[in-house]
Amino acid sequence: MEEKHKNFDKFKVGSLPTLMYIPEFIAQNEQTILMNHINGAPLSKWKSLKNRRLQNWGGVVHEKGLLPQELPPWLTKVTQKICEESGLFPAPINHVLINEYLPNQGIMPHQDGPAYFPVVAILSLGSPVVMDFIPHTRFTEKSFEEEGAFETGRDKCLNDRRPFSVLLMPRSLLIFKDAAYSDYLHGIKDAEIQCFDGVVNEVEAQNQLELEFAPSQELKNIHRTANRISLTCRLVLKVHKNLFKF
Ligand SMILES: O=C(O)CCC(=O)C(=O)O
Ligand SMILES: [Fe+2]
Repeated sequence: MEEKHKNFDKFKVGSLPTLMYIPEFIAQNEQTILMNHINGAPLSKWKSLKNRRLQNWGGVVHEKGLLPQELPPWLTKVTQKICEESGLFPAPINHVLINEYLPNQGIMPHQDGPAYFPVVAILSLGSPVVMDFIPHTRFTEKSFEEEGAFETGRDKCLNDRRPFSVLLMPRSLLIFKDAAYSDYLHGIKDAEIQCFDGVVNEVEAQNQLELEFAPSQELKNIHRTANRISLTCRLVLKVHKNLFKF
């Protein structure tokens, strides 16, 4: 476990110690297989929201825990790889949310629910996008001034919380945990053209970007010409074996 964890240390990006970006985590053919399974699911498996649609795998997440449903083998193949290679999950991943976004769709800044173990692994397929991390208002200077909470030490630590963005290329894995999970909201803009200038993983994403997407170099923009599909893989520690325990 210890050694595996160290393997992912080299993928840390940005100034937070708890954000990792792994380029090309899966191969092209694995992406195709996953896409085929996702697109081959019955229409009733999709839940349509105003700005995206999603498939829920692994069961229903309640405030008090998970009412589990076994993950299909095509998903455990990837969740097991994430668990093994990251060494960051204390038990097998048991919940996967699949989001599909059209080129002009995104997701509002939000924090993931309290039922999950605070490590998120997001596998991206299809079109690249930029994900923004925005510090919680309790970490912005304004709210501190209002609260009169400027103290040395504590103040310094909390003011390190600055907004940042990550470019999520297809087949990449993003992992965030601890402070990146609890002190920030994450979201994706509803825009077909997104600027990746200054993203924390510009270097790590560059190779693939140039090879596959030839972005406009001066503006550092990506054009989302295809849909994006993401697999948000998480662990709910509290699992209800029995429906009647609720
Ligand atoms: O699509 C993504 O990359 C993010 C999804 C997300 O944040 C979520 O499902 O909670
Ligand atoms: Fe989320």
